[in-house]
Amino acid sequence: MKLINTEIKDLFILEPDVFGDDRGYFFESYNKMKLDALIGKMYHFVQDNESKSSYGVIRGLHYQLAPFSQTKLVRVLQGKVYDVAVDLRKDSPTFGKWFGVELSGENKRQFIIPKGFAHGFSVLSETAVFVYKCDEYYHPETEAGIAYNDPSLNIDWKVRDEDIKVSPKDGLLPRFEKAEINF
Ligand SMILES: Cc1cn([C@H]2C[C@H](O)[C@@H](COP(=O)(O)OP(=O)(O)O[C@H]3O[C@H](C)C(=O)[C@H](O)[C@H]3O)O2)c(=O)[nH]c1=O
Repeated sequence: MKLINTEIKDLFILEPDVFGDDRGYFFESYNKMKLDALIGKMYHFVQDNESKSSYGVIRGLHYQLAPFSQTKLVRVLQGKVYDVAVDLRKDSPTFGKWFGVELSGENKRQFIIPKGFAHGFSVLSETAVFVYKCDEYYHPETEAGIAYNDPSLNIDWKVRDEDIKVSPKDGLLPRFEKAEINF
């Protein structure tokens, strides 16, 4: 597995070793020992999630507040998404900066998003099945978020505006300047 640094400290892309043959392919989608050694941290993932969305859907920008903030290890089983993390760490030199990466069933790339980031993705294919590990359980009482279209973030979701679909809940998320930030 290869670790790819991004322009934001502690935000990494992972490229697994894929073994292809005339039957198809095999790869280790998660190996605790290898991941912990590669990043130099001990992760304790406790919950796996899966969602399926159609083209133009944006889920996010979401995060859980302390004491249940989550690290997420995300990937796409089928289809293609543009996955975005926003740095909400108040002491970070990249506070308020976002980074996006294309994740797909084809590239099999994974994205590890530490606590202190808001997370979301847009669907670029007809449908996309998105799966991810979290190192804290779901605690809806600590759920928080930021409007996907906040002009101060100016995120390019790679989807035509007229095609964007969000949940009613996400349509009501606050702007970045009003977001509750406590990790
Ligand atoms: C997140 C979550 C949700 N739910 C229930 C609550 C709702 O009844 C239903 C759909 O939840 P929601 O609309 O919040 O799902 P997403 O919009 O995909 O939320 C996720 O979207 C972005 C991409 C994230 O990074 C977060 O992991 C998460 O917030 O699943 C659960 O039962 N457990 C959970 O862990």
